[in-house]
Amino acid sequence: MAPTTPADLASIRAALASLPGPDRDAQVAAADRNAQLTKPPAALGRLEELAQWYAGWRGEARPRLRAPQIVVFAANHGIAARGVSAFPAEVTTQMVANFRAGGAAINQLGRAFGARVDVHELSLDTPTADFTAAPAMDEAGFLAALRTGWDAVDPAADLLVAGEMGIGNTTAAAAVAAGLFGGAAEDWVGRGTGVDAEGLALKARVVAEGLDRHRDALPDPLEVLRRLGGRELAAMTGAILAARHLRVPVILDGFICCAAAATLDRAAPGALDHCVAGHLSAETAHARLLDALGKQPLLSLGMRLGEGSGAALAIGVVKGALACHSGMATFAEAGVSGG
Ligand SMILES: Cc1cc2ncn([C@H]3O[C@H](COP(=O)(O)O)[C@@H](O)[C@H]3O)c2cc1C
Ligand SMILES: O=C(O)c1cccnc1
Repeated sequence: MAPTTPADLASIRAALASLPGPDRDAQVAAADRNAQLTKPPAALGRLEELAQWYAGWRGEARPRLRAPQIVVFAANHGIAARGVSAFPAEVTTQMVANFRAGGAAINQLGRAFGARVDVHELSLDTPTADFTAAPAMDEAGFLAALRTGWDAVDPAADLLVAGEMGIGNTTAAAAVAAGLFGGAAEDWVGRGTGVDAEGLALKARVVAEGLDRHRDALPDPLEVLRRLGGRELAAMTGAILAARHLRVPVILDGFICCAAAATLDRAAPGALDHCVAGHLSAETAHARLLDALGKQPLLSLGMRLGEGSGAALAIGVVKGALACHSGMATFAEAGVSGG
């Protein structure tokens, strides 16, 4: 049965305190099967651990991927008015229309890998507050965004990608990452859509101001997300937490998705055990963030788009891993001599 949508922030915290683990029997059975497949031991490299990880979360020794889901959340940011992006804020709404018309990169990748793409817009006409002046969201708005994300996950999905669109959100993600993991603002900002050196310095100043303003709240990861994040980040966080309760494995996307996910890891260590890192973004701080999360990216293609695009490509890798794991013959079945 699908877990009920958290009614309040206390229920979100309760959901974090009661995380289900993987099915150990399925994991053992999958490892046993992996050892019998017609290949030299470990010859499929990371595909082998990927298949066993997936088997554990799905509770099936020989799983197939049938219903991958991509959810894209869109929102606007108060800090966009500070000039932290190379693009104007109206691009967020324009790109939502593009997603709906099927014209964005994520639409093509979803189609290429057989995943449905769902788009959720979060109060686009009302940007969050500028976090250098106030918390980005009040508690009600934060909860609403978390719940939108939670409800967006189809309980019948068997793999989830959470993506985003929100001009200015690499700055919000940098502020969240800095708030969660510490370090200087400069360590966490990057070029985003392509700001110049001056833009990069401005981003660092904005993040530093935000950290200063909300310093007292930084010990609480959910408060970091509420005060410094954005609605699409909170929605991704809610979706990734719901996926855990539904035992739907998740492929994490780039810097913004990982900053949202990191909130869960900081609030409850191990909260991202049902997630793999789909790719390494060219947004420079993504490597630092993946390191902090202890995740190795599956792909590294110089992408810095967001929308869930890097993770969507990695659906192909998971599909390949499961096709081999569940479809290959064993040595005994194929009559192949073992080493
Ligand atoms: C046309 C276009 C399509 C996009 N798709 C994703 N993003 C990405 O860029 C934004 C973050 O970068 P920044 O913090 O510099 O604004 C997000 O909306 C992100 O998803 C896009 C950006 C643009 C311009
Ligand atoms: O890594 C990302 O997710 C990213 C990087 C730049 C712009 N938008 C997204």
